[in-house]
Amino acid sequence: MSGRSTRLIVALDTKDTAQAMRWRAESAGHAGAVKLGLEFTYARGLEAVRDVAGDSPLFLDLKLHDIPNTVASAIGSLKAVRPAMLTIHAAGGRAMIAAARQAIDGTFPDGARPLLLAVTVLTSMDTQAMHEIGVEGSVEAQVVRLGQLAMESGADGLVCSSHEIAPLRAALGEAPVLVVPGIRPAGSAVGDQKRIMTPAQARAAGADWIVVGRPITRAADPAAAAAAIAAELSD
Ligand SMILES: O=C(O)c1cc(=O)[nH]c(=O)n1[C@@H]1O[C@H](COP(=O)(O)O)[C@@H](O)[C@H]1O
Repeated sequence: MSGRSTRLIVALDTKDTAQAMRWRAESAGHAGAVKLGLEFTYARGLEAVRDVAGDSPLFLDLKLHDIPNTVASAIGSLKAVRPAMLTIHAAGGRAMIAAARQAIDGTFPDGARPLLLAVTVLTSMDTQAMHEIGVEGSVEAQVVRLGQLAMESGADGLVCSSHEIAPLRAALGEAPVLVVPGIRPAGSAVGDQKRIMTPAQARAAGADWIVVGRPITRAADPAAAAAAIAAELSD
C-alpha cells in the first residue's frame, strides 16, 4: 500500500450530450472528476464539454500530438473550457511538451492552470503492438523513458498503466501525478485494453487517479458500478 489516496475519474465516452449528463449525475458522489475526450468533443464541441462538466473538475482528454506551434495554438483556444487536466502525447517530443507547457502558462490565470498530463504508451498497446511501430525493448522501459522526458519538459503528470507505476516512481519520485486508465474491476469485460488492473490493485500500486469508462457507463446500473469502484478505492 502506497499511502497515497486514489481518486476516480469517470470517462464519459459518448456522442450524446444528454447521456453524458446522465452518467455525470449518476457518478457524481463517487468521482473526483469527469473526463471528456475525442468522441464527445468532436461530436458536440467545446461549449457542450463545458456544459456537461458543470461544476465537476474536467479532465479534457484531447491527446494533442502535433508540431509545437500547432499544439501551443490549440491550447490557446481552451481558456473558456477551464479544464483541470489536459492531455498531450509524450511521443510528440521535448519541444512539443515544452511548447504545451508555455501555452498553458500563458493562457490560464495563476491558480486556474490545468495540469499538463503526458500520455506515455497507450494502455491498449502490448509489447507486440509497440514493436510493430518500431519501438524496441519493453513497454515498461518506454514508459519510463517518455515519462522522464515529459517531466523534464514541463509536464505535471503522466498517463500510464498500473503496471508502470512502481518503475515510474523509482525513476521520478513522488512528484508526477499518475493518472491510470486500463482499469477493470474483477469480472468486467476487458475490451480493447491490454495493460489492465483492478481498482484495488491500481490503488495499491500508488495511482493518484484511475480513469474508468465502460465498466461504469456500460453497466446495467452505472451509479452502483461507480459506487462499487469508489468503495474499492477507500477500503
Ligand atoms: O488518456 C487517457 O485517458 C487514456 C490513455 C490510455 O493510455 N488509455 C486509455 O484508455 N485512456 C482513456 O481512458 C478511458 C478508458 O475507458 P474504458 O476502457 O472504457 O475504461 C478512455 O476514455 C480512453 O480514451
